[in-house]
Amino acid sequence: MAKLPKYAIIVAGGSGSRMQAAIPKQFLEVAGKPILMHTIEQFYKYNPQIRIVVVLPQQQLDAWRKLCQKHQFKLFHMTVPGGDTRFGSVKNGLDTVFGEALVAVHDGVRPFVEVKTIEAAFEAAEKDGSAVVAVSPKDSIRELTDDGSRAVPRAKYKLVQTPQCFRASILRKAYEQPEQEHFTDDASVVESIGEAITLVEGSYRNIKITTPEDLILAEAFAGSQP
Ligand SMILES: Nc1ccn([C@@H]2O[C@H](COP(=O)(O)OP(=O)(O)OP(=O)(O)O)[C@@H](O)[C@H]2O)c(=O)n1
Ligand SMILES: C[C@](O)(CO)[C@H](O)COP(=O)(O)O
Repeated sequence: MAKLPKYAIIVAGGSGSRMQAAIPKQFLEVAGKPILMHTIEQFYKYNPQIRIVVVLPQQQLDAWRKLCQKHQFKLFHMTVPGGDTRFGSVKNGLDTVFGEALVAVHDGVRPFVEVKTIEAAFEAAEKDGSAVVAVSPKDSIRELTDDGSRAVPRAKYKLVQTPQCFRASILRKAYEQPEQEHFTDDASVVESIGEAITLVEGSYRNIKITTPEDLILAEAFAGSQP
């Protein structure tokens, strides 16, 4: 059977409100380069032929073009304006995918994703139709209840990361439905149309840069080998 084309939809359409920086967090520099450039580089390292679609806030498209000039960033990618939510941004990215394909959706602010993780996700999605990267929690977990909280068995939980990889036909069908409040990632959207989710082992380095202290971790990771 012919190999399906591979896409990476890198969602970077958010404003980074929790980071409280003057510019969107995906443009902040780590090791002298915008976070988003590190992320794009990882997908190129995985496969230089992959079709990369970067979703950005409409009002930041020009700023990104200027950053690419400033940093002489030449890796080819398509840019698409984002939506009001991550769901809307993924949907816009998905509009650029034609026919059957394997599509990885990845947060632009997860620059330390390892090539072997991307590889494992695409391989599992090719076989099962879906592949979602996750790690085991290291802390104990408590569930909030009406009268306080209670311990839950940690071994029953996984912390979900990206990439989240799917056959394009599955992802398209899932994203045709209206957005719901509990959709926090692509797996929750795909699962809601009755599709099974295959989990793939992730990495503790694959952090989502969200709040200011994550930048300290990011500089440390950037200066060390996995
Ligand atoms: N409308 C949106 C919202 C989020 N994202 C992207 O989804 C990823 C994960 O979202 P999050 O970390 O929440 O980013 P922000 O929405 O930018 O941050 P915050 O919630 O703190 O405002 C990020 O790469 C972000 O740019 C997006 O593409 N479009
Ligand atoms: C997609 C995600 O990164 C998986 O862990 C996460 O759900 C994004 O959440 P956010 O609230 O949009 O940062």
